[in-house]
Amino acid sequence: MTGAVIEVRDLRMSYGPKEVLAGVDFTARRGEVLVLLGPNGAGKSTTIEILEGFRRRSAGDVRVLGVDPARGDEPWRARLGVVLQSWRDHGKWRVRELLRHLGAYYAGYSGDRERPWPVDELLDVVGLTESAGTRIARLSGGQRRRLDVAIGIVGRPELLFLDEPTVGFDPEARREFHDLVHRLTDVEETTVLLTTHDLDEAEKLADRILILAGGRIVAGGSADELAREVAGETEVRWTRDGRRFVHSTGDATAFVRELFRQHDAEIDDLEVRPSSLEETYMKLVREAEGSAR
Ligand SMILES: Nc1ncnc2c1ncn2[C@@H]1O[C@H](COP(=O)(O)OP(=O)(O)OP(=O)(O)O)[C@@H](O)[C@H]1O
Repeated sequence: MTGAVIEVRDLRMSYGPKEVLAGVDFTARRGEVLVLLGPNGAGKSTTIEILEGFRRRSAGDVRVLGVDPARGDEPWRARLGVVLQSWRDHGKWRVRELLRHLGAYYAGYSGDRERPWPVDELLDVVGLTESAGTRIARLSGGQRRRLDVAIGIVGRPELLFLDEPTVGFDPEARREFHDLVHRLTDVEETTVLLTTHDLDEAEKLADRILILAGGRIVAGGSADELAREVAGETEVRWTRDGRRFVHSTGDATAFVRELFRQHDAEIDDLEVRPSSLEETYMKLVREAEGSAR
């Protein structure tokens, strides 16, 4: 294996007779943001739980920070951060107290980065400075989710797992969260694996998007690469005589050449864009689900 942060080869998982993962392969490099997309029940949480060491796989080779998660020890676990889908505990604790308490767990595991994250700095990073003294039960949904993220990163993880992190965020909180992820990867060189159902979020955050469907990763790459891989139609938009036109074509170059041959100087506001991530995603998932049947 190559020293990547995550390496997954032929990962398989069955619950009883039901096979959920049927040979999943992917890797993640240091500082990369990978977004795992897939329909409900595709096995995203199962995959993440196996990588976190919370669930035993049926078969396949998995290394996370060079270690088989099924045998991960405490020093290994201290290098990971986990943000679960939702978390409803410790209502009576105050925000700063809880982070200080949980952070103490990491104190013996500094390694090449100092652990834990100093609490006041962490509160600032996640935008909770003003709520530091608030009881957790009193936080709004968005603040609560920021606290979940703070709990996930208090140990300054090398690898962070985020399962649907922005559910319930308003647009501003979402943008701040995206800035935070960029800061973690740029400044801390944290590798991030996250799941979401929000394609716009996937497009904004991901260095690479992995699409899990029919038990396998059916495509991986940036949003543009995925669109090219699917060889979808390209959308060409333009205006002529003040009127707006849209045309979908498999060969945009030939179409635009012909457009200019016919109308040349009358063409204005020309835009050529590959199919959207949503169109690409829907097509890949439909194909995978069709062939899995
Ligand atoms: N402990 C379990 N026992 C039996 N079946 C399970 C168990 N956990 C998950 N499954 C099944 O495995 C499949 C994959 O579930 P998983 O939660 O991994 O999917 P997901 O892609 O994360 O879905 P979602 O987008 O809805 O969160 C589902 O059909 C689910 O019902």
